[in-house]
Amino acid sequence: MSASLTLPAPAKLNRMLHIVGRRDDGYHELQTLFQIIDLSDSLTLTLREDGNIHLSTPLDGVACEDNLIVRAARLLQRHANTTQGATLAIDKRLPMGGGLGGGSSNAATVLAGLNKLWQLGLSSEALAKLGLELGADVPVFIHGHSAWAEGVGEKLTTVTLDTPWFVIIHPAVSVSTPRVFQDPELTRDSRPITMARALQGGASEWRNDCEAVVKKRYPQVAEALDWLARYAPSRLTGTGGCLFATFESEKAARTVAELAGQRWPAWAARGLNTSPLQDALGC
Ligand SMILES: C[C@@](CO)(OP(=O)(O)O)[C@H](O)COP(=O)(O)OP(=O)(O)OC[C@H]1O[C@@H](n2ccc(N)nc2=O)[C@H](O)[C@@H]1O
Ligand SMILES: Nc1ncnc2c1ncn2[C@@H]1O[C@H](COP(=O)(O)OP(=O)(O)O)[C@@H](O)[C@H]1O
Repeated sequence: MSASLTLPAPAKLNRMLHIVGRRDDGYHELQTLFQIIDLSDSLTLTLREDGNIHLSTPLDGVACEDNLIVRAARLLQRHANTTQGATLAIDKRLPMGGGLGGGSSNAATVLAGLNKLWQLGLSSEALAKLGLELGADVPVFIHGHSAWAEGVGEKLTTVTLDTPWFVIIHPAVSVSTPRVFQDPELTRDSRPITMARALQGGASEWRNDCEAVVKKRYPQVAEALDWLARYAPSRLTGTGGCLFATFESEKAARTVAELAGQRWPAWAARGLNTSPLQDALGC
């Protein structure tokens, strides 16, 4: 076993997202199609014998103790009751708080990577359950495949989706997930549909129930969405503020990403059905 692992932490898109209810604890019940894309942070995990968890690359604006990378490592260390430690380093490329799930993906990569480095032998199910304590999106990154998700996003069924090219824009605004979920005008009563129905309908029928309130409260998101929709069908991912448009060809996606890049941070990325994390771990 090598004493160091370098692993990807990919982003996700919510190809559609319906809010079908609210639980007693205030969390919202969702129906969503998650797709992982080939845009990733990169994490290097190095074994330490002294038991410390050390983050060698702090992120601007996130205290080390709050960083999901550190929290995931400490949670696993406690759960497995191990005295092993790790130095954690991240090459951060994904925008933070944009609905691409970067923080949750970082946490999932740390859980899966340290499970291997520390030779703990925990199952994916155990890691996903642990990860849910850190964020609603962690389980899908452990699962590592396109998925239909229900509950708060933790009840996952593997699906195979089309794998188009996407243009992703991050409007220059930070959208607060709690604020979106607290909004009195948020649609919370979409009629539940079956997974088969969601897949049959296809992209032309997909929508995101958060989009209307996010557009209303954050005019910068509305402006970027109107701009992007001139080129291809476009939608909000998660609670935003990132937006994505769907293209059949890489060339068209790269052309529009370059144009968008003159105004906002923007990327061209391909939709995947299996996560590069699973490929890297050899699962
Ligand atoms: C709705 C999604 C869809 O992917 O949005 P994005 O975060 O990706 O934009 C996610 O499930 C979000 O997951 P995550 O960002 O990890 O949310 P958490 O930290 O667990 O929750 C932040 C806050 O949002 C609210 N929240 C979150 C998820 C949910 N299903 N219902 C909620 O009401 C709660 O108030 C919670 O305190
Ligand atoms: N390693 C991390 N990467 C990104 N964000 C992190 C991390 N650790 C903590 N956070 C916090 O979590 C918030 C949500 O991050 P992220 O998962 O990237 O966005 P979203 O949930 O909108 O997809 C950030 O705004 C940041 O304050």
